[in-house]
Amino acid sequence: MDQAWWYSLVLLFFFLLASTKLFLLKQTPVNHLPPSPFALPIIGHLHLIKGSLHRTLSSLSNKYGPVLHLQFGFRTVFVITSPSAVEECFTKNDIIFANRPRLLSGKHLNYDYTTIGAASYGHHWRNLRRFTALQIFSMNCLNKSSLIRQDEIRLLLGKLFKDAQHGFAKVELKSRFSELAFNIIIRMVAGKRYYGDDLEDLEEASQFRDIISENFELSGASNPGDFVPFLQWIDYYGLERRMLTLKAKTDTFLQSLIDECRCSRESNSSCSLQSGNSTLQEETKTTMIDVMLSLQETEPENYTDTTIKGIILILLIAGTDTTSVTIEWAMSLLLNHQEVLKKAKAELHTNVGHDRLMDESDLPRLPYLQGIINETLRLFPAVPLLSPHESSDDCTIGEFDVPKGTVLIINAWAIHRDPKLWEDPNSFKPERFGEMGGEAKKWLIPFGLGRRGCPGSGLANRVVGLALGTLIQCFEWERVSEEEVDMTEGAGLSMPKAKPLEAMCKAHQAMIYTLSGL
Ligand code: HEM
Repeated sequence: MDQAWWYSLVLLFFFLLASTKLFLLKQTPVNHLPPSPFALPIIGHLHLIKGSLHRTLSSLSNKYGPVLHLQFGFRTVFVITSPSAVEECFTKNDIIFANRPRLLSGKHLNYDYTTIGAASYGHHWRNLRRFTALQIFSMNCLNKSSLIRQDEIRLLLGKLFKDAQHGFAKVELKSRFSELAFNIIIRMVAGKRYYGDDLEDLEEASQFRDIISENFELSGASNPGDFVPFLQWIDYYGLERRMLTLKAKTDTFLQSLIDECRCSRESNSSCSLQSGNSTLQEETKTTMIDVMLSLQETEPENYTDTTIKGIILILLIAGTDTTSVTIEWAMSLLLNHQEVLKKAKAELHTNVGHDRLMDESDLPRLPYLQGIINETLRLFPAVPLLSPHESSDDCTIGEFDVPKGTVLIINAWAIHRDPKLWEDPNSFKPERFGEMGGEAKKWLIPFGLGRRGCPGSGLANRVVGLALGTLIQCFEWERVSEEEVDMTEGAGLSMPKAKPLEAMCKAHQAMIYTLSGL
């Protein structure tokens, strides 16, 4: 029998299986499932997904209801756009929904589901969260690592100043923000810089950049085998083969970072730090790998090399593009709203002045700037559907039954633009956060909710705040033409702009003295 026959037979088998499952679901009275569009055998509703997922799901929710049931192949999916349902998911059902669905990328690109982002709720995940809360994201640790961020910002400002010291110059911003975000994380983790013109030819840096960009590509690729298992068995798109190759390359590279640090520790000094600024304080020289290797000495079972590699990887994947696209969206919004840019400049002028660069400790005195960040995250959340959760048991949401193993998708993008929650929801109005006080932020959920919410939100706020604040303080900004900046969303793991941002930039007269000293 030739191959085509085999495929037809397997297809027929699954067709019968899926039809029986759908038939039985309809017959079982205990299942009171949310409304659902007509489903096709085997693929369920996958054929409805065209173009942007958050927009498609938002249209389906508008048609069928704020708690929507979809079938993505064999996976039962609930899509939530109702605030009361979201509240229920992350209060009474928070532990039940604290698992992640097991996708192929979690197996091959997340150390067999053991990274903090892919692990199921349980002892190992709690331990990782405890470690990151205490050793990376605590106020004390963030204050210590602030010098790294300040140094990277100075490098960015210095480069822009070179182009724009004598008058308006056209600058491409996407790649600069991306370099900033990656260098910050990899310096905090390993004390290295891998991005920037000066590092283009460095073999180690270019190897790292290739590995990371492929990790982004494959983690974001939709894999039909995650929903229709027999496609996984035949690896129809060759995705699994690529993941396995990448897994080996990534592991070798991350292991070399650990070994290098271990070697330096053994020769009694901490891991070397490449710095753009030689005056960087001694205290920032302890990298996260250093900290994890010390913990390995006392708790070897909790801090194996694999665990350490998983932490490095997830920080790089979860904490870089999310931050840089947010800065890019915010700058795009400011270029289209010069009146907001003017107000932000005035706030910086009053609270920081022109004699020094703004730093992270100024952020609490800049509420309007915070309003701009909040409003950017509301309109363009970098992770519009949060990360999918999965139920570990049967439960209910409102009147609906949720079977164990249901994938939960929260459409934060739709909630952020719901006219019942936000006045004039599609407009960019940073002042709404001042006027509405704390109440305004209740349904601002770009970092997710509950125990699986983003642990890096504090760090992200600092990086975005520092970058935006200093860019506004130091430069005049204009669009490259009369036309508004194109705000179309592109495709990617974190919601990017379809067109990379370019702008006209000129050093602010009052900041020239400070900028020339960078
Ligand atoms: C603007 C920037 C960022 C946004 C919008 C963002 C958003 C999110 C969202 C929506 C989730 C999933 C929450 C859920 O499942 O309900 C998440 C998880 C996560 N984020 Fe962020 N994030 C940002 C920056 C960062 C940074 C800077 C780091 C660290 C360096 C980070 C580390 C993580 C990790 C480790 C997780 C997985 C948590 C878990 O599964 O337990 N994120 N983030």
